[in-house]
Amino acid sequence: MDMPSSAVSEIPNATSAAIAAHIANALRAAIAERGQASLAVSGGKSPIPVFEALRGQVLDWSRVTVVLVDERVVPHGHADSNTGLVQRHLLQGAAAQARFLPFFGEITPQLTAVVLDTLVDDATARIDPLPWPLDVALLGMGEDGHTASLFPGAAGFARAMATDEQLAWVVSDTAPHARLTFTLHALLSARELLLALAGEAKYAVYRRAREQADVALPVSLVLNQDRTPVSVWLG
Ligand SMILES: O=C(O)[C@H](O)[C@@H](O)[C@H](O)[C@H](O)COP(=O)(O)O
Repeated sequence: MDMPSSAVSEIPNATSAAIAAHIANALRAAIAERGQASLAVSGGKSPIPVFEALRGQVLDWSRVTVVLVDERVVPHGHADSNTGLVQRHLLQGAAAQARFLPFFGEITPQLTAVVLDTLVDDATARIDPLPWPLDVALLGMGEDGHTASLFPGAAGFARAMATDEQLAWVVSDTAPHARLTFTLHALLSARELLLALAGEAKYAVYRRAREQADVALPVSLVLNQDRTPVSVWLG
């Protein structure tokens, strides 16, 4: 199946070690060129072996800023927190020297929808001062074609896909937790995107998403664009 030309390159039989090595090289290059590097990462299960391979990479972690592309609206100590995931699996050993900017500060379990909007301001206040564009962003994909927390049809989704005036938005009716996510605009403003996925179900969705941009498959808007180089690592 010939795919439309775009900024996408595919790496078949990808290993977590290979993904981690690629990210580390990009961070080293950014540090060499600009004296600092920034990395945005996803949550979920797939990135865990990549985080564990990446933290062992030799680079000047004190010059690296790590942020999340999305977060579940739960306290950082909650099992579903992406902040906790990154702290447990990536920010260990030498990588603990990296500057980590959680998506938002500590929150109480009594968070309400009214407060959610203030989290967007909190997230933007933390992330916007970053030296944009981010150097590298590691994305995953769900079997519904979502990436980051851009969930088709969820409240806040349309705005997160359309806006170019801010970086983060609330996708508030995703179960079991509300979420905050980078907007599509923020994702595409990275210098380089890596999309890592594995399994037949995800391959099938990925192939469909490569065919054309379709907002019902948010990952397709990452794949069918010629603004940001995307490497797809097929595990
Ligand atoms: O916070 C999250 O859950 C991620 O940012 C999300 O976009 C993830 O990448 C996909 O849901 C795939 O998750 P798995 O890697 O667990 O399949």
